[in-house]
Amino acid sequence: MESYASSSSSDSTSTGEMEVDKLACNAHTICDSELIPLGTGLYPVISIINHSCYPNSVLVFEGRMATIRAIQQIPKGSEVLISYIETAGSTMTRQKALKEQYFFTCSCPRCIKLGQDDDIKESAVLEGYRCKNHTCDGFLLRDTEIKGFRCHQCGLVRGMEEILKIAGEEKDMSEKASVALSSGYNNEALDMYLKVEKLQMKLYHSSSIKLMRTRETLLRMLMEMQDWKKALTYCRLTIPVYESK
Ligand SMILES: C[S@@+](CC[C@H](N)C(=O)[O-])C[C@H]1O[C@@H](n2cnc3c(N)ncnc32)[C@H](O)[C@@H]1O
Repeated sequence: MESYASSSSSDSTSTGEMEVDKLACNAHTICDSELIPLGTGLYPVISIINHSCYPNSVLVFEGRMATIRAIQQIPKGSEVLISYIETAGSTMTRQKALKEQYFFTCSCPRCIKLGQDDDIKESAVLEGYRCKNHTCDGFLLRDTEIKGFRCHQCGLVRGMEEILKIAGEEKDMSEKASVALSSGYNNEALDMYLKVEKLQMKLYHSSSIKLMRTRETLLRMLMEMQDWKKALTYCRLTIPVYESK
């Protein structure tokens, strides 16, 4: 907590706000085995572990019991590091989340690549648009001269108007699907999420986070409906996105 106190306290911050902030930056989200958040917990031993966007360990929960598991060989004397946030995000998104909740600027090996070619590619794939040519796996980069986007791979231009039209349809359908799901209209929600997936496949790269989230929702719904065959298809579609991180 030393690091928190020196990096975020200011004269204008009230004691109450500081206590809430201290709690937020030392607390961890408790998730179930499907990574659904259940609540927030404060674990004094786990609170001493620092963050990296390239973690060598993960925090897992069995009920309320928190365990740290190594995900690679950790050489003797090396620091155990976990990720405080969702690692499937662009460097800008991760840094924003860390700044807002944990009050620091991450300088892990992944974050120091900000603005480099690899990082631009990763961000464009995770959060950007796909090439209009469906046989091309390229990602789009903003081209201010043409007021649109250009594929880094084949050079094909994709206009802003077309992107905004599909993005609007996708937003509307996502909202309706979410309402249907939370109201218990599971069959209607499934149809709507399948439409969301179709729109997202037109809009985003195959490894995009939004598409992956939709597929995770579809996977959960299909498992609940015990449609194991289709669930397996979605399982196979989401795993490669995690493997590429
Ligand atoms: C849960 S505490 C971790 C332990 C803390 N370093 C300590 O000494 O008590 C979270 C706080 O540690 C600091 N921290 C964690 N990981 C960091 C990192 N990679 N770079 C800079 N500060 C970090 C931040 O101030 C963050 O709010």
